[in-house]
Amino acid sequence: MVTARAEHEYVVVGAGSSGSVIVRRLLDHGHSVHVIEAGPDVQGPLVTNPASWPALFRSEFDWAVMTTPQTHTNGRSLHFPRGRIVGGSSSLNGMIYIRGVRSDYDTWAYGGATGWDWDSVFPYFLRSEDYEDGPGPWHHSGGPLHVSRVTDPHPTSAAFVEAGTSLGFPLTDDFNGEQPLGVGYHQFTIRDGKRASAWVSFVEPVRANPSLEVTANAQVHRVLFDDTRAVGIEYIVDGDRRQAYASGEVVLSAGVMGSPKLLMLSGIGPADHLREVGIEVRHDLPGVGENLHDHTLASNLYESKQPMPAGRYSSMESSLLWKSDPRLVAPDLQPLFLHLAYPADGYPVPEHGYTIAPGMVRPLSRGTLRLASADPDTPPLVDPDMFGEPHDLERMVDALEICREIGRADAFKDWRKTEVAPGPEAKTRDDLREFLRRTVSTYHHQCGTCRMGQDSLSVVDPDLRVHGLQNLRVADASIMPAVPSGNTNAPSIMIGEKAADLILGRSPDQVL
Ligand SMILES: Cc1cc2nc3c(=O)[nH]c(=O)nc-3n(C[C@H](O)[C@H](O)[C@H](O)COP(=O)(O)OP(=O)(O)OC[C@H]3O[C@@H](n4cnc5c(N)ncnc54)[C@H](O)[C@@H]3O)c2cc1C
Repeated sequence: MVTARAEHEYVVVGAGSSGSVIVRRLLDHGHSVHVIEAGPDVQGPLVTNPASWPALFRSEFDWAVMTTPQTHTNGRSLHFPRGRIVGGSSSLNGMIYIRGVRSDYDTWAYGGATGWDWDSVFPYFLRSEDYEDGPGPWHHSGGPLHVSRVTDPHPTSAAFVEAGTSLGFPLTDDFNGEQPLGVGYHQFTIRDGKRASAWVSFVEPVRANPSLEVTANAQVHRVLFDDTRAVGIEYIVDGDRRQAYASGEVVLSAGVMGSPKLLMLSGIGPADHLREVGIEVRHDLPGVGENLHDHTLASNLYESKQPMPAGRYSSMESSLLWKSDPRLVAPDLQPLFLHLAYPADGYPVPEHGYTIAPGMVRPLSRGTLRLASADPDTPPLVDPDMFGEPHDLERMVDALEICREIGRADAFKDWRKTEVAPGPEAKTRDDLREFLRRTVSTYHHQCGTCRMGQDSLSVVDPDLRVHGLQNLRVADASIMPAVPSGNTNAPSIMIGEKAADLILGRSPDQVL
């Protein structure tokens, strides 16, 4: 039994996309919050400049997770960047703002996540938003999160859009609007030319609130319990072991890797696995660490005839959201254009280059996250089982074929010198399969390791409470039952918004 003075009503672990929103909303409603973040409380040009995101990979702000060797990608271990800084992965990401489509969320609800259907979550997306063109049926203004549009595209991003339409793909003027399918320009979480991370957008403006305590550079090691009731957490800062207690609740927003790891370090997870690594079982919850999945990305890389001018945004201004089969209810492909050379393993990187990156957004493969040891400093064993389902490789081949078709279009004639990867010698679907196994990487949208639902393999209920325990919720990308059809920052922010209302006991008609 743990007894101690609670210094705050809420303890939030992780100041990332979801955690930052929860902190802000709890403060807005007059509560006291202690947020504890493993990374530093800094900004600086590398983080704030939208164009410098590639330089953040493997930097001090990246957990630089490496997967286990992947059976279906030629035994390669893949680098999964994850933010280790206030703002979490929203301080490292490509800043694309896209919510996904109605059926993504209706499917969550259909599978047991009651209250997370599109009509229920859409108001939470809106509540966050400060759209630069003002409110409309699909957008909102006045929220903390600035959402901007591409008004001055890079010439090669424009070539991508022109190439797509010349091939018959429809033009969409808003991936978050009525008709999201087709080729078009993204919206960005960028304000006044600077990255608008969740931390900068939601927490910085209320930093002076005396009810807020921020502890950075502090790694949480476990949740503390009084029987089955969470009462606080234990963390390490400057080499010191400390505790933070909550009179209300403990909220884990440590992300798709951090939250399941923390649950398991606290004795909550698959009992056999916990015993295997020498952790005393507090609560047998077999779904913790299951259901790890991700979007996949590769690089159809071109050398440019001419130097690439600098761009104004994050170098990923346009994409194509598409279905590999018109009978699908939602898009499964998202080829992405980058006006930079995105490396493909084993291929040269041209000095002047651009990339049409095949992206696949409806994976069937599912993997796991497990502990390598009971030591909190040991990285977890992350196995997404990429291409474990052959369907995913086939859809990536479909996406790559589309990318190459776009790359050959006349719209690129002033830019295209040579196709570097996979290169002209790759002709058949077999050649493309082989290329993808050798080079595929992550689209950075891992999720699902603390899946929300009501079945015995789910980890949290639709109110985000960990099954079988009290005063403990998980709120971040780990609770997604299935990854949405687009990038995952806006959905993670939406999860933060809805989590806050669930904690506050606010009814759905009070959202906006
Ligand atoms: C390189 C990259 C590019 C991306 N590009 C885009 C994009 O353009 N658009 C988009 O929509 N999405 C993008 N994403 C995905 C998106 O950013 C993430 O899905 C989203 O940020 C996840 O939010 P989260 O709250 O679940 O976790 P995070 O934002 O990762 O937050 C988790 C936080 O918890 C902290 N933490 C973890 N463990 C502990 C611990 N033990 N103690 C204390 N703190 C801990 C971490 O340091 C981190 O700050 C990208 C992601 C990456 C990595």
